[in-house]
Amino acid sequence: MSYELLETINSPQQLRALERKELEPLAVQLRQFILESVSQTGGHLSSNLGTVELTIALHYVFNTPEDRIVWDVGHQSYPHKILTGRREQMSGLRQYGGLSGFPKRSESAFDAFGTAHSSTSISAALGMAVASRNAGINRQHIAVIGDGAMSAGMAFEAMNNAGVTPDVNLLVILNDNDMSISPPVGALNHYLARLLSGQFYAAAKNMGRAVLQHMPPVLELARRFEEHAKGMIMPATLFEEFGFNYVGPIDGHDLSALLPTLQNLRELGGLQFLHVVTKKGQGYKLAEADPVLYHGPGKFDPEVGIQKSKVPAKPTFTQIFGQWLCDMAQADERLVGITPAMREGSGLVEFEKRFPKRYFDVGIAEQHAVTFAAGIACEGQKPVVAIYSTFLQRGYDQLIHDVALQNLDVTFALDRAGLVGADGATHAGNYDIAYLRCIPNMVIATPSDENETRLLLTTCYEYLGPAAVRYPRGSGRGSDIVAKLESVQIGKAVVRRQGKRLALLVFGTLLPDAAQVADELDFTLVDMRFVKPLDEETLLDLSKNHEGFVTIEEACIMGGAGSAVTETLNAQGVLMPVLQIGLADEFIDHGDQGLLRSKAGLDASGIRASIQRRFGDDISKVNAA
Ligand SMILES: Cc1ncc(C[n+]2csc(CCOP(=O)(O)OP(=O)(O)O)c2C)c(N)n1
Ligand SMILES: CC(=O)[C@@H](O)[C@H](O)COP(=O)(O)O
Ligand SMILES: [Mg+2]
Repeated sequence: MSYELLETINSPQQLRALERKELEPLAVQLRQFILESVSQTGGHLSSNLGTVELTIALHYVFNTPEDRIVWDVGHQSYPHKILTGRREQMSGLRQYGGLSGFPKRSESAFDAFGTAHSSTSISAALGMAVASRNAGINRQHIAVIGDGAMSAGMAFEAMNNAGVTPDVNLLVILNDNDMSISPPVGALNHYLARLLSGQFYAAAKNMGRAVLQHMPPVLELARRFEEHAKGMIMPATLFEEFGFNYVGPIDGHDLSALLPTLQNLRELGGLQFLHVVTKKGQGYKLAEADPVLYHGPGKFDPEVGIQKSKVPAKPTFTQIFGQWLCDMAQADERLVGITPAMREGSGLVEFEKRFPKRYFDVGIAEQHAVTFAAGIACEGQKPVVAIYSTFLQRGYDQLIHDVALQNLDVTFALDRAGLVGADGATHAGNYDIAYLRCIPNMVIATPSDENETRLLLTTCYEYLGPAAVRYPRGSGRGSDIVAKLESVQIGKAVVRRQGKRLALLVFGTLLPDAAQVADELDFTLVDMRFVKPLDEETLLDLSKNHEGFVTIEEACIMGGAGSAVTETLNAQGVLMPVLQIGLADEFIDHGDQGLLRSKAGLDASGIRASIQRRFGDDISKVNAA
């Protein structure tokens, strides 16, 4: 396809100079460009195909970047990136040194707020609106939020606050495509469905008439306009109860509906809520038919779509977990599996099929997921919370206050621990060891391969208190899986190789790289298995016949597993040089996962180089270090 029109748009000013009739052809080109581009880089396809017209309309009507747009999650912001001068950089999307897959303030003045974790947009846009009001600046602040993201507590906290905040210009646009990553869950979703089906309208008609009688004249004008434009109005919705003027639902792929409605809302100012209905994957039949598969695909050929690889792939850690969960659920009927909206990503598809009554997708609600698990544990059942390391950050107080303080029996399966690759800094699971270690009662396991993951999941599941097992995104190097559900002694490390001078203490899946170095340089190699409790006995034994320790983990150095080792040695009065290898005190942007690891010095050559830098080529400086 020719992108003749699209190629003339390098900024929203140019877009705003287009004639109205040119916008539909622009939308066709933009959609095709996204499909081609994402098929070559991988990325969040379905959501972006769904926001093409909405993005064009927003930049056409509003004076961006002076008016602020906050994209919730931001995985739907590719049309925005393309229309705001980044079209030519799309070929480097999510790759090292290239464009981020999410809005990023350092990337463009049009990216008003950095997002990627869900449901922050209304809070951020409200904060901006208050700041503008206080500074006497008249501009518009727009939060574009999906129906999935809308279901999270934080969105409602923001609405609750907005409803009593006077004199702010805040427009919330609910992009309702009736999908989260998986099919949507929860009562809000049912409510939105009722709004769309008209049932709500029918039920609320009489009550709505009463509300409309009290409408200020300017809103009444807007209502008439809407009624005229779309032939419908929904009175007294939930959103109006929060103090917003609710408009919609309107077709989010119809520019003739979007443009006048947005113009009207811009004029009105104040607290406005626009409900638009879109289709995830719009315009690409395969994505429309299977928006889950096309939510965040890798590269694919748009002509044939995503194809199953003919070569059997090594199982991912996620799959190892998913299989373990089913096996354990089969063995123990007290097991309950919980996911906050990440069924596919966390490996729970099979579990849901086999154990539907024990499966809970609670929506994008990490805090709730943790406390919900705590409640289940109080009654003697055994919850397993399958959650990405980065998203457990959301449930931190709940983890301390509701689970650990009461020493409740909850197992956390922490997926995406360490560097995740293309999603970048927002999704990296680099902090879990540091944020978990300081919590009393926690057990923290760091399996080194697939079978260890299974072993340590069983071990932590059997432990009658809070426990976390962390494992990375993707596959390991392949280890034989023992089908029987076996456990190991909690807090006991395994010496994998006896060597001399230095002992490499490995926490997690960097073990094969460390093993290579240990073999080459004749060092001792230890699979520590647990960060907490730490195997003090083995550490003290090793300190007697080694000259130094090297701790290795794919997690932040500060407060990490290496810190646990140095604290223990200090407490025991053992003077021992310790080199801590892990992630430095900086955010690491997107890029290929292997490349990021090697840049961070976490592959064999990086580990060797760090050891040589610290201890010298012949390791003769060990005692002097
Ligand atoms: C706090 C948090 N939890 C989970 C996710 C993972 N996640 C990203 S997009 C998404 C679904 C969002 O659904 P919706 O807002 O409706 O947008 P859509 O994908 O339908 O465009 C989820 C669960 C996240 N980004 N942040
Ligand atoms: C935007 C978002 O948060 C998710 O779509 C995330 O990108 C999924 O990551 P995985 O691909 O690692 O499941
Ligand atoms: Mg959605």
